[in-house]
Amino acid sequence: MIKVVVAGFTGEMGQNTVKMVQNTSDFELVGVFAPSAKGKSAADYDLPETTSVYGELQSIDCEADVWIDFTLPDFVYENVKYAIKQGMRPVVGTTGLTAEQITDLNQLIQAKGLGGLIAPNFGMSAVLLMKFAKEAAAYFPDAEIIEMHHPNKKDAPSGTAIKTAEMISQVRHPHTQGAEQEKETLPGSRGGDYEGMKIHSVRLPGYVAHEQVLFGAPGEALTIRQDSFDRQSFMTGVRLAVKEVMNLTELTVGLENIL
Ligand SMILES: NC(=O)C1=CN([C@@H]2O[C@H](COP(=O)(O)OP(=O)(O)OC[C@H]3O[C@@H](n4cnc5c(N)ncnc54)[C@H](OP(=O)(O)O)[C@@H]3O)[C@@H](O)[C@H]2O)C=CC1
Ligand SMILES: O=C(O)C1=N[C@H](C(=O)O)C[C@H](O)C1
Repeated sequence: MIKVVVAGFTGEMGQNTVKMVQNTSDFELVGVFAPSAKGKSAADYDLPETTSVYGELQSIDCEADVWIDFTLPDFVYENVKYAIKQGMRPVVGTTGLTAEQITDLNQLIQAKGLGGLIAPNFGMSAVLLMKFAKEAAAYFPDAEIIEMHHPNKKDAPSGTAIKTAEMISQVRHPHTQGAEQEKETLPGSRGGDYEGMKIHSVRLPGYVAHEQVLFGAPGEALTIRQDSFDRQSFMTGVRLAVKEVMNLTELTVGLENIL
């Protein structure tokens, strides 16, 4: 049995994750955490009595193997640091960790003899999109990224869009796209800039999580697109990560590294 704590269990991803853990025969949900759960009990959330409900990070005292984090960019670092200190292996889907924070967490993980996994996207279609985009960028160095999400998303651009830009940047020379004297008459209209590559964020009702990478070259174009129509699309990856993190000996970034 792998004992699991779900942080952010009241959120969209947290709710799906709780169900996935409960429906996986070799996982046990030993704890859940969200600030709005302060003072509440397992019965308030239709959870079994054996699941401890926490509303404060510092009060989490259950013994667990894995900490799954789907919280918010501002809190993920402190959460994961606390979990590692308690001896848990983090599986992190929350966006927003900086490179310095990842380095810190990796040092902590190795000092404790643990492993961990951070994945900007647990969906197979997104993992493949990033892989194909990196391959295409060797031949089509001019690209723009458009990510489209539900209107409740708190961060922009998405973690997946940043990771896609990073992967494309590994195979192309940094260069600015568009005219040299380009002037925005409406600020922001050219999107965010990642080493000269533009990233555009769309937030619309009806959307869940989607990304398109547009490549252009003289006389031709290539578009790569992925769609997560339902958050269920992330759960196969999260389940796999919980199993595989038990064998990792460092903080690995990217689901592709355990597939
Ligand atoms: N890697 C991947 O594949 C995916 C990653 N994500 C990422 O996961 C994260 C969560 O997304 P989503 O579920 O849609 O977000 P929601 O806004 O639906 O949920 C956020 C959760 O975080 C909790 N929370 C709020 N404040 C704190 C705090 N101080 N400490 C700990 N937890 C807190 C909320 O609890 P409360 O009830 O108390 O407010 C809630 O449970 C985002 O960063 C998103 O980008 C999303 C989808 C897929
Ligand atoms: O907030 C979301 O919904 C998602 N967040 C992740 C991201 O920022 O890339 C993954 C996916 O896009 C869904």
